[in-house]
Amino acid sequence: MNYLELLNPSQRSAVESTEGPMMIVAGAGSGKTRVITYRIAHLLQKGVDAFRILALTFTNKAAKEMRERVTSVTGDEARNLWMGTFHSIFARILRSEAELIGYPANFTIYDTDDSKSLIKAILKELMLDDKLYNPNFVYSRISSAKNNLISAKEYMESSQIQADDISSGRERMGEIYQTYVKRCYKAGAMDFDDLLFKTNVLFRDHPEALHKYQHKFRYIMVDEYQDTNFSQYLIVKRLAAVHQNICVVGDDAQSIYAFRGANIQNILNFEKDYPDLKVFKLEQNYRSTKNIVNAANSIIANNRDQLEKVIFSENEAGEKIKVIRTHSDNEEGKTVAASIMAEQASRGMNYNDFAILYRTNAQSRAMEEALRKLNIPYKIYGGLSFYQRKEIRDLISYFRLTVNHNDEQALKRIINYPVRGIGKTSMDKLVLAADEQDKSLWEVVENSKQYIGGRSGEAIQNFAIMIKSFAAMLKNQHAYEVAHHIASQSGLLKDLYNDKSIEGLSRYENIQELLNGIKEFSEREDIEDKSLTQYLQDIALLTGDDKVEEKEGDSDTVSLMTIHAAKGLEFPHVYVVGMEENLFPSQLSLNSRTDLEEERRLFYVAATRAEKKLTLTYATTRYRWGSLIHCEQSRFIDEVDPKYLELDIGSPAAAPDNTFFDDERKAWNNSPGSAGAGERLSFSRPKPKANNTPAKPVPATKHVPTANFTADDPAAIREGMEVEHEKFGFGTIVKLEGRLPDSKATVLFKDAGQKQLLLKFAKLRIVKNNDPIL
Ligand SMILES: Nc1ncnc2c1ncn2[C@@H]1O[C@H](COP(=O)(O)OP(=O)(O)OP(=O)(O)O)[C@@H](O)[C@H]1O
Ligand SMILES: [Mg+2]
Repeated sequence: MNYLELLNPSQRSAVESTEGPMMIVAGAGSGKTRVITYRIAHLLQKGVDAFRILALTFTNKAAKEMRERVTSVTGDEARNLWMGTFHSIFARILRSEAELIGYPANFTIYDTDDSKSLIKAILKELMLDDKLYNPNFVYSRISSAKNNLISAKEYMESSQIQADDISSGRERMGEIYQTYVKRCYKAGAMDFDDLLFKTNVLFRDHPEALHKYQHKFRYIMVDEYQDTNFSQYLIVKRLAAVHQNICVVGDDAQSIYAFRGANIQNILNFEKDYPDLKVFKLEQNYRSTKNIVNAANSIIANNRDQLEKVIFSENEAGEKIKVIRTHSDNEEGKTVAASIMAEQASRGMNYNDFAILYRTNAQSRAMEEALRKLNIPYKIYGGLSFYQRKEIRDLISYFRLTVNHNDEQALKRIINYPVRGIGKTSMDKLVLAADEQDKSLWEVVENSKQYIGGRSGEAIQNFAIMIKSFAAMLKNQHAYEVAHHIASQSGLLKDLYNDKSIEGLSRYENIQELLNGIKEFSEREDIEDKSLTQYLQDIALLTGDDKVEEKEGDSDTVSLMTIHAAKGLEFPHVYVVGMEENLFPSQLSLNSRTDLEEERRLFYVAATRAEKKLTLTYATTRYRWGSLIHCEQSRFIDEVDPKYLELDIGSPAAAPDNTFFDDERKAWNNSPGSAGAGERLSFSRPKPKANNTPAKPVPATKHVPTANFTADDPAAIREGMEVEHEKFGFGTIVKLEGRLPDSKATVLFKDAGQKQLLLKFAKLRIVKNNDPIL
C-alpha cells in the first residue's frame, strides 16, 4: 500500500518532514493523529529502527489503534515501537533505572485506591480529622503538587503554599505530603503521579540516564499535546534536547484538562523552545459532514481565547444536527435508546457505530437502564457501569441489609463504612463466632456485647440499632423516603459531601442520581408496591453480575463515556445528552470566563466526534434531591448557528401512543405558522404565536407566559410552573397535593427554600408556565 497517497499535500509534507522540531496545531478531525501514525510508518520504511521511535498518546486505546494502523502498513516491526501513554512508557523506563533513584526494579505501582488507603492511615497516625483532611482532597492536592513538580520539601518551604493551606485551615498538608512520600518510598512503591515525577527526578539528577534516552529516542511524537501538564512537558523537552526530532500535534480548541494541570502554554512555549520550528497547517476535516464541521466552528467561535484556524469539510452536507427535547432524564434515555434501535435497524448499522456522550458519569444511569430495557448491548469506557460504582454499591448494600438482615456480603461491606470504629479484628472475631455457633453474621452482630466489649462493641450495637430503625420504616413508607433517610442517617451522604475533590463530586452526584431514580420509581403509576423491597427486586438485574455491557467477545456494542474520555475518538452517530444549563455547561463553570470557555471546548470535542450524525438531547425536568427541578436548555445549543439545527418533534419510544397522529403532527410542525418544532405536541397546548423563522430552537423553559394573570383561581397552578409569592419571592412548584379548594403546593423558592403552601391563601402569581406536560 502506498500510504503517502492516503494523505493530502499538507499532511504528506508533515509526514515526510522527519528531521527537526515540528508542530501541528489544527482543528478536530483534520488528520493530526493520522499524520503521526503515517509518519511513524514512514520512518520505519526509511529504515529507522523501531526501538528508536517514541510515540506518546493520551490513552491506551489510542496507542493500541495507532499500533494496529502502523502494523497494517509496515508489518510486525511495529511491535518494537515505544508507543503508549506517558504513564506506561515512563513506568517502563523507571523499571530499568529505578535503582539510580533508590527504588527496587520491581517497585509496586499504587493505584488510586492504594494511595488513598495510605493517606487514611497517615491521617490516623497524625491524629488528623479526616473530614477536614478528606483523603480524596489530600490525594488531589498531592497529585497536583507532583504534576507541577513541587516536591514535599519544596512544598513545606514555600510560604505561598503554606499560606494557602493555612487559610483553608489545613496547615498540616505539607507534613502529610512528606509522610506520604516517605511511606511510599519505604514500601518501594510509586503512585501514578510518581511515574512522571520520578522520571523528572531521574533525568534531573542522573545525566547519564538522561543521556542514554536522549540518544536512544531519535524520533519523538506526542499526540494531544494541548493536554500535557508541566511534568509531561518537561520530560518531553529533556528527551528531545539532543536530536530535536520532535513532532507534536494538538488543538488548543480541544484543551480540556486544565483542571488537572494541563496548560495550553505548552503549545505557545513550543515556538520559544525550538526557534527553528516548522509549523504545519491542516485545514480539511475528513471525519465529519459539512453540517457538523460548520456547527462545531460556530460553537468554538464563541470562545475569546483561541488560536485562529480554519477548518472545512468536503464531505457531504449530511443531516442537520438534531435537537431533541424530552420531559425527563428517563425519557431522554428511552428516546436515545429507541433512536439507536430504529437507526440500527433502518440503516443497517452496527451498535458500535453509536456513541452516547455525557458531561458527568452520573448521567449514565438513565441511559443504561433504557438500553437494557431494549436489550441493546453497550460498553462503558473509562469507568464502571453505574450500578458497579463503589458508592452505589455501598448505598445499595445498606438497602439490602435493611431489607434482609442476613445479607452477609452487604453487612461486611458497610459495617464500617462510613468509618465508625469497627476494626478488622472485631469483625474477624464476629465472623469466627458466627461460624462456631452456626449463626448468621447478623445474629452475632445483634448480640455483639457477648463477644466484643469497649468502644468497638458499642459501635457494633449502634450499627445494629440503626439498621433495625431503617427496617422499621419499610412497611409504611415508600422507597424514596426510606432510601433518602438511609443515605443521610448512615452518614454516607455526609461522607461524600465532605469530599470536595473532582472524583468526590462525581461520587456525590452518583448517589444523588441513584436517589433520583428511586424517587421516580416511587412516583410511578404503573406499580402498586412502591416499597424499597420492591425497588431492590426491580433493580436486581441491573446490580447483578450478568453485566450486559461486559460480555466478552461481544464487540458490537454502543459506546458510553464521558466527553473527556471521548477525546480523539470518532463514531458515525453521536448522541450528546444532558444539554442543559447547570449540567453542560456545568454549574461550577459559570463563574468565570476561563472555566466557561473550557466547558465550551468540551462541547466542541463532543460535537466533533460525530462522523455522519450528531444528536443533542436534553430533559426539561430532572429530579434533584427528591424535587422535580426544571432545566433550561443549554446555552451551547443556542450558540450553534441555527441553520445547522433541526428540532425534533418527538421520539417513537418516548411517546408510543402518539404514533396515530404522526402525520398530523408533522404537518402542524411544518406549517409556516408554527414555531413549535422541537416541542412535543400536546392537545391542550395553545398553538404558539405565528413565527416565520423556522430552525432556531425555542429554548425549552423560556416559554411565553401563558397569561400574566394572578392565580387567584388556584386551579391554574400546575407542577413545574414558576411563580411569585408576595413574601417568599420567586420559586418553582415542585409538587401539588390534595383536592381543590384545599390543595397544597410545595414550592421551591429561589431564596426562601422549600415551603408548603395552601393554595387558596397563597396568592401565587404565575411567572412562567413551565408545565412539564406541555
Ligand atoms: N487525507 C485523508 N484522506 C482520507 N481520510 C482522512 C485523511 N486524513 C484523515 N482522514 C480520516 O479522518 C478522520 C480524522 O482523522 P484524525 O483522527 O487523524 O484527526 P485528528 O486531527 O487527530 O482529530 P482529533 O482532533 O479529533 O484528534 C480519521 O478517520 C482519518 O482516518
Ligand atoms: Mg487525534
